[in-house]
Amino acid sequence: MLFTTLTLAEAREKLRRSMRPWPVEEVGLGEALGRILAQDLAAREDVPGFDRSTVDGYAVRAADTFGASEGLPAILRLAGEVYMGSPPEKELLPGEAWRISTGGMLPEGADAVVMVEYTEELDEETVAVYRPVAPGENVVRRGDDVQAGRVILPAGRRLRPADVGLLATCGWERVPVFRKPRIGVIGTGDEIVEVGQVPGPGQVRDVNTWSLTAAVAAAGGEPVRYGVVRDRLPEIKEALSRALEECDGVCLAGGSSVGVRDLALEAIEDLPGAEVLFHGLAVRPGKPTLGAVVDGKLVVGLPGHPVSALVVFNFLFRPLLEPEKENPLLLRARLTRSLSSAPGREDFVPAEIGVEEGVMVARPILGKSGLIAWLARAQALIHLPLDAEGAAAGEWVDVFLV
Ligand SMILES: Nc1nc2c(c(=O)[nH]1)N[C@H]1C(S)=C(S)[C@@H](COP(=O)(O)OP(=O)(O)OC[C@H]3O[C@@H](n4cnc5c(N)ncnc54)[C@H](O)[C@@H]3O)O[C@H]1N2
Ligand code: MOO
Repeated sequence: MLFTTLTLAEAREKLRRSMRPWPVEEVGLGEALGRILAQDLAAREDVPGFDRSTVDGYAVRAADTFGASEGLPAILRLAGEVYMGSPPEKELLPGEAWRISTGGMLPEGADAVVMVEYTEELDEETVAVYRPVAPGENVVRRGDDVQAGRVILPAGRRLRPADVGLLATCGWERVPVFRKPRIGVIGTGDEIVEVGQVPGPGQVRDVNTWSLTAAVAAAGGEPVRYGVVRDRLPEIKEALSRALEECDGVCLAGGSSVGVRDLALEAIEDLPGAEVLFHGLAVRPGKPTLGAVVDGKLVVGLPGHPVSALVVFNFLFRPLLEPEKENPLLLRARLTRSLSSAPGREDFVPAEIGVEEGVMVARPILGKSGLIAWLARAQALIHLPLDAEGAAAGEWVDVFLV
């Protein structure tokens, strides 16, 4: 019998607490894109390290330009020039204007920059300013971008191009990231044949080891496909032992339920150092899922039905590979038809997403969890939470893009 029924969140938490952390490595900035940060990174200095102009023009004291207009310009003394990459030689005094370029360092005493378009050099020593500027106008202050000591990127962040730029500006040439976890994928089933074969009566082609290795890769892991083993305890155990030796974690698909051929639980329990954490989730699809650790390595027994296997992978395993994905981008959409669900269980229902009368809608697609084309048609999964007793047509529901 299924002996523990946990919610998805409880199961994920249990796995997270029992697993050994993924190995960490340092990579150069050029290899950081798409990798997952292994620790919080705090800025070591202010960026920019000085007040900078955001325009080409003249550094001034804002107060000297108050009331300036086309008809009555402020007349300032052209007293200096800021050279890019160097600090100004001296302080800007009242009544002075200094030439400055975009990105140049403001001289001490200046608090704003007038755009060159609103000025005129009347002679070599005099500038007319035709518009006033407010203090701080056209300036970024020291520390406006990044403040020393602040966490600029949190552990678990999958690094995006802007993050790489942020790391660069803060001087992180090398960053600590999780090594891409190697995840072994094993299928089980006497009825399963290789993709290249023509299935005979009673046989089907292997879906799960392909869809799951793809899912591991999409989550930033390094999948290792072990193919499909027969429903024999020694074979399943041998495949598991080998995968555990060679990988950081394992997904076994099939045999997780309670039939005579469902040997996943027994095979996992028999491994030395194994601790089964749960068998049975309050989720549909995915009820028979099994979770264990073997010497701190994750072993998840996913249901054999291809839709169930992928859905559970997505919400149970993937967030452990990609912590950010624990809170994936959620959309709200209106249901186009009512859905039923049992309270005490979470449901994920494949859906197409569309727009009707300017409103985002989710059109549930009905099917069975053995039918992979069902999931392939969907753009999203509607989430019906634990306490919901279904949802009525027209109701707003949470959807996850897939
Ligand atoms: N009496 C009960 N029967 C079932 C229950 C239950 O609670 N009581 N739960 C059902 C649910 S829900 C699911 S999900 C499945 C889970 O089954 P298993 O994890 O034990 O997986 P199998 O029995 O090995 O396979 C199920 C199904 O999926 C096909 N399959 C398996 N592997 C592959 C693969 N690599 N590629 C393509 N298709 C695969 C397999 O042929 C079966 O059709 O149990 C229900 N039964
Ligand atoms: O709940 Mo099972 O995982 O649908 O088919």
